[in-house]
Amino acid sequence: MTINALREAMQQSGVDAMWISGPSNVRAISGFTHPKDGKVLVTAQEATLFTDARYTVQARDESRLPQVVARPPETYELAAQSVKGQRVGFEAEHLTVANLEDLRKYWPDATLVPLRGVIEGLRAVKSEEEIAAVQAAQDLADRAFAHARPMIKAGVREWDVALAIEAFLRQEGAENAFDVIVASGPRGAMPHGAASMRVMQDGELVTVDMGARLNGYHSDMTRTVAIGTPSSEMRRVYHAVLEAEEAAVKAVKPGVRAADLDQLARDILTGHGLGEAFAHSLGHGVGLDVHEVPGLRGSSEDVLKPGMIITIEPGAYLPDVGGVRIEDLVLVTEDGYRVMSHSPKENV
Ligand SMILES: CSCC[C@H](N)C(=O)N1CCC[C@H]1C(=O)O
Repeated sequence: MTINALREAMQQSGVDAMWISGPSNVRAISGFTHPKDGKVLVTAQEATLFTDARYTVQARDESRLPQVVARPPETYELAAQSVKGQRVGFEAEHLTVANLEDLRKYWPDATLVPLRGVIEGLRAVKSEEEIAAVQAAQDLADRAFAHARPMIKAGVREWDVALAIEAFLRQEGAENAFDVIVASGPRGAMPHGAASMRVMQDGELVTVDMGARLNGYHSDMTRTVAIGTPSSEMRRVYHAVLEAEEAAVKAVKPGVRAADLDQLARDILTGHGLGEAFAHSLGHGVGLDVHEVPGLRGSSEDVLKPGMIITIEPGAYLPDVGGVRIEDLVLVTEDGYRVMSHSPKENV
């Protein structure tokens, strides 16, 4: 994302300047890798990173923007001159009420305008470098999954599988993109069933949803695997989810509406009597955050564009019985798609 693209978006949003406080947005625009302690002010003439003295060297070494080193309220006082008489957009989703009160107090001559999703929209299409960064995170996640897969057997705790994945990622200089989900047997009915101390049993399906965070970029992938032979009902559910997943992946191309892709997968599951069991959206963008634009859900207005990285992750959840989710990470290309996740899908 370039500053020029942001200035164009600012113009379209009717502001002269923008105060950026969302950590991933600060990182995207500045390159600074401790963005929780950074803010960026972009005006028509300047773009400046504000951080404090703990990061003087780090900001100098990492940021492509000029820096001002200060702590609030001095930060606001130093920026006040640049925003005088300006319409200044702020990120409504990322600014606390207390911070907004501070801006009002220290920038009495600015008009503050709440904005939503301006930078997130620009971040949805990734550069070649960003695509390579997400691919590196996914390649590492594939290796971590292969390392942990043999541990998924009767008598082992979900927790130990998650631990093996996390240790593998950390050995390689990465970390979990989110708490590893290992949901076995009836816990499979919980889409966000983070690993528990439950001991996995023969005949169960186990859903593992995991990602790596490497150099700030995330990956996201889910596999559901079997221990022994699951019930014929759960195998039926598995193959229905697999059918929906593969069909949705094949339909990925520029110009497709995210909502239509969600509907396509939902229709297939509904045909198998599992429409109600698909309790979440089909997927989401992935990059500096695990969940980004575009949103692949019924209410989404997003349209797929080349350079977007999305997940396709239909699932079916049967309370007290179990669940299945299968997820691939997919790049939207000029003429279709490229699957970025390569862990095998098992024939349960
Ligand atoms: C806590 S991050 C979860 C990552 C996962 N792959 C994911 O995005 N989802 C699992 C259930 C649906 C979807 C979600 O919307 O959270």
